[in-house]
Amino acid sequence: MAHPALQTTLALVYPPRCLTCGDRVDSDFGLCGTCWRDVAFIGSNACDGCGAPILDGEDIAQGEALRCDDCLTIARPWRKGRAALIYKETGRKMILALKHGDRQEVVHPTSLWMANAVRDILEPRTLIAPVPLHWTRLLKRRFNQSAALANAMAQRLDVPCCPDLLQRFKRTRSLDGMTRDARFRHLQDAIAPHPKRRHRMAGRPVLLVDDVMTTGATLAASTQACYDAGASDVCVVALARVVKDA
Ligand SMILES: O=C(O)c1cc(=O)[nH]c(=O)n1[C@@H]1O[C@H](COP(=O)(O)O)[C@@H](O)[C@H]1O
Repeated sequence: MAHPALQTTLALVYPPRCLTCGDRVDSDFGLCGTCWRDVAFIGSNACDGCGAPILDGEDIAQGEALRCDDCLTIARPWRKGRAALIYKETGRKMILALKHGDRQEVVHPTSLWMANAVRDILEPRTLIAPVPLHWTRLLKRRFNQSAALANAMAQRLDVPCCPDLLQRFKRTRSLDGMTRDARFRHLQDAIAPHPKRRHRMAGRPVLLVDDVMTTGATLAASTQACYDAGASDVCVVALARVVKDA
């Protein structure tokens, strides 16, 4: 850690700034009051399958667990899913800054929010892994944002992480603007276990990490790859869940 005098000088020259709007804040990796108020955290009244908040009139219970309309319509291959935020306002800006602006400091607070979201579904011996990017996308972006989130979350939870557990070997174009069916078609056979890593998940629970969940097609293809390699159980977490009319 830097000497206190050096820290003070650095803070004077480079005062901490809000991660989203750049206003002055009290400490590093923080948000200003206005941006903080606009973070759409998901509370406990959430779907057990994808983490979406349960809206009024939608709370259809299946046994003990709540499932949103989407999860009642689309069969989810994973056991449980969580999301920390709704994909809007400050959360959306943070994800776009991380993904397209190389603002890796966003990982610091968001990995804590994700770690808190999954504490109730973590099984003993869980291995954390990100959804993979195709190598061409990785070259262009220089890092996998979901791997950065997975690594930081794993550290916070003191759980092992395998950043290259899965491979995306089909070059898929951006999912932006695609319909639900097109996304599922597009992701079919696109993701597989890394041949040198599949032993790590045999007989073991896996927690898959993505930055955003829209339809769940990417997480479903990744889940299937884990089961193909013998994972005993798969749960998923996204930093943000896209919610209709949010
Ligand atoms: O990388 C993408 O394809 C992508 C583009 C985009 O504009 N928005 C977006 O969410 N994605 C990715 O699409 C995935 C979520 O979409 P679904 O598979 O439909 O849930 C995540 O892996 C996102 O990183």
